[in-house]
Amino acid sequence: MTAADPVISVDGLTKVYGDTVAVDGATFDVRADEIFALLGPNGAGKTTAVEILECLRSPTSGSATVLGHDVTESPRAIKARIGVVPQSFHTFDRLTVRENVALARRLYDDGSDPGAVLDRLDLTEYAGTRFGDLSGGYQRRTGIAMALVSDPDILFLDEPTTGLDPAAKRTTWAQIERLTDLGTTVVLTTHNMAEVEELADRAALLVDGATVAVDAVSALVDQYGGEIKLVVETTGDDDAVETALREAATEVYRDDVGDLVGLFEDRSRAQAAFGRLHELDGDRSIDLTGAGMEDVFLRLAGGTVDSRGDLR
Ligand SMILES: Nc1ncnc2c1ncn2[C@@H]1O[C@H](COP(=O)(O)OP(=O)(O)OP(=O)(O)O)[C@@H](O)[C@H]1O
Repeated sequence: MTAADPVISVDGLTKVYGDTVAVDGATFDVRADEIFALLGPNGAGKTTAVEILECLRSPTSGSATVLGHDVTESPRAIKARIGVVPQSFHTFDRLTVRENVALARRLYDDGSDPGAVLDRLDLTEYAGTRFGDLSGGYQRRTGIAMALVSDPDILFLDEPTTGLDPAAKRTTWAQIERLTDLGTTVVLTTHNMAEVEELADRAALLVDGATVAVDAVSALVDQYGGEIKLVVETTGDDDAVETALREAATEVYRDDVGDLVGLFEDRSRAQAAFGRLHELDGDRSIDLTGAGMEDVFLRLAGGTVDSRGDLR
């Protein structure tokens, strides 16, 4: 393996359970040190695909390599170098955070000092607290600490912030982001499109077991997100603004409060128009509302997902 090789390579991966094709020819690569999101509505095959990469299930056909090792041929080599935090993570309630992390450390020949890992995740203050007495956010963080103490090259996180309050979500995102700076590749499964936009470098969208799109998040939004809107506050003297907007936008209209709205097919044209309008009249409020991953999901999966991952 060279540094440029993907750390995970999935090609035509298929998993069949009886009559159910859970994964159907999924194909994607994960690059070193990136945050990669595996997306899809409930039942799309995310968990099955990830469990194959974690060597917990065997594929029916196709191939998957992790850190250069084939999942069916070298599961032990793979398991020694990955960390896994399941969504339903739980550990010993009556042991403290430090004791749980130390216990995880003893399962591996190599790894980090548990105290250093607690420090890295801002858990030192809670080192002496029993796991069962922690909030959901700190329990999840303990799970990440237990997975990191073996110094994995790849960390798999299954819905890392589901059920957390907004503040705990933000803290968890910041900590996940820091992991890649220290050379850990992160693979996360999530239903939360804000999480993907905030965290992920690239993403694959699975629908009915197949990958319908794999790319950088910004590229997915540009390609499938649809139109970008510029909303310009009405001040009564709007002629010059309207003319400038009409020159650049594909469509211009007034919304229900009378503000001028320009629709753009691509971000760079919208940004250029945004700059011109500001020069024209610096006092108006001008909002650029971009398309997002919700729009990508809507376009490619045929609906949006609710917080539980059901397609609506
Ligand atoms: N052990 C199993 N036996 C039979 N069918 C299974 C098994 N595990 C998963 N499936 C089926 O395979 C399909 C894909 O399931 P999977 O859990 O991988 O999807 P998912 O995208 O992770 O969904 P979720 O977001 O709900 O976790 C579903 O139809 C599911 O019912």
